[in-house]
Amino acid sequence: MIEARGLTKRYGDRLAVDDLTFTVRPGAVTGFLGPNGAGKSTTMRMILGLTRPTSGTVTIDGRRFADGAAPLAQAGALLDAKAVHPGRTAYHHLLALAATHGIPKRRVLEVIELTGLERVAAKRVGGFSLGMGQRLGIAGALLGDPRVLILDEPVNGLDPEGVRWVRRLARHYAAEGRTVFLSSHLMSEVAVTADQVIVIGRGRILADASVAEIVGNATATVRVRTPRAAELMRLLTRAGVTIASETSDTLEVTGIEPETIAAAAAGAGIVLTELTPLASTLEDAYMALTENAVEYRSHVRNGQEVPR
Ligand SMILES: Nc1ncnc2c1ncn2[C@@H]1O[C@H](COP(=O)(O)OP(=O)(O)OP(=O)(O)O)[C@@H](O)[C@H]1O
Repeated sequence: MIEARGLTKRYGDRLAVDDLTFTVRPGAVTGFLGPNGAGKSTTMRMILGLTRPTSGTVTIDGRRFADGAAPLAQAGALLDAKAVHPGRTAYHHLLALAATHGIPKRRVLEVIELTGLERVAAKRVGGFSLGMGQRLGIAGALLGDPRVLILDEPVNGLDPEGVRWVRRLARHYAAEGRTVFLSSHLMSEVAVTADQVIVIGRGRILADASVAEIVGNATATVRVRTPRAAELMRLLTRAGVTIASETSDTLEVTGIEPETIAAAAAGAGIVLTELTPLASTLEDAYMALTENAVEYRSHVRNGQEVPR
């Protein structure tokens, strides 16, 4: 479990991370989303004790990461896949990492196999493709068989097979009851990999909820077709409701449930020829949430709207 309380990082006059309070629970994959510069990497670095918070605290399984006796068993992390000595082979890189943590050589061979690096383990890391570098970074994260896995953009540079592999790995570790926290720019990927999602924008939490809740909160658009569209539009117009009209007989209504639209139409004797809730994707929800990361209007936290 990762617990951040009032976590804040200021660089000069720039507030990179602004009073984040969240919990990443074990037994689930939690996606960490946000536009470029939102503060994801800074947050992950603070979780791992690599960046000192200006204020606030963050713990992994109840302890600050730096205080742990066996850090690689407490948490494994992929932060910057390129932070590896280019002249070393993958095997020697992992062996050196293992040696500094009292991890046996047998485990190095295990993670090489787990991450599909057998063929390139004896090659120098400097010649690695981005994807191979990512696999090596993940191998390093897995070395201590950690309870908590923190992966910053793990699918970056991976081919479709690699993307699927990361997804299976994340799901597998969560199913074992471990905590998996991964950041991504790929909403579609997070939608199929994560159970929970934390969205940040300009250092602040915009949403902290399950994937279903986040998507559900954005699925308020319903397509309505009726020969009396203008009349229905007048009936439905009220505060909090947005109605767009593409053609003279079609409305796209946001902010009212389909049942309410049907009841209003029936009450006025208006025949509907179509009433379709439009499926929303996490991508839509994310775009809506981050549209204005500064003057966002509401947060979603565990399905509830909460004030700023
Ligand atoms: N060492 C630093 N010194 C000064 N500013 C920094 C430093 N590290 C990060 N920042 C700034 O803090 C903000 C958050 O950056 P961060 O890298 O955490 O965002 P991110 O969400 O990970 O972005 P990306 O998706 O682009 O990697 C940015 O404005 C960035 O320029």
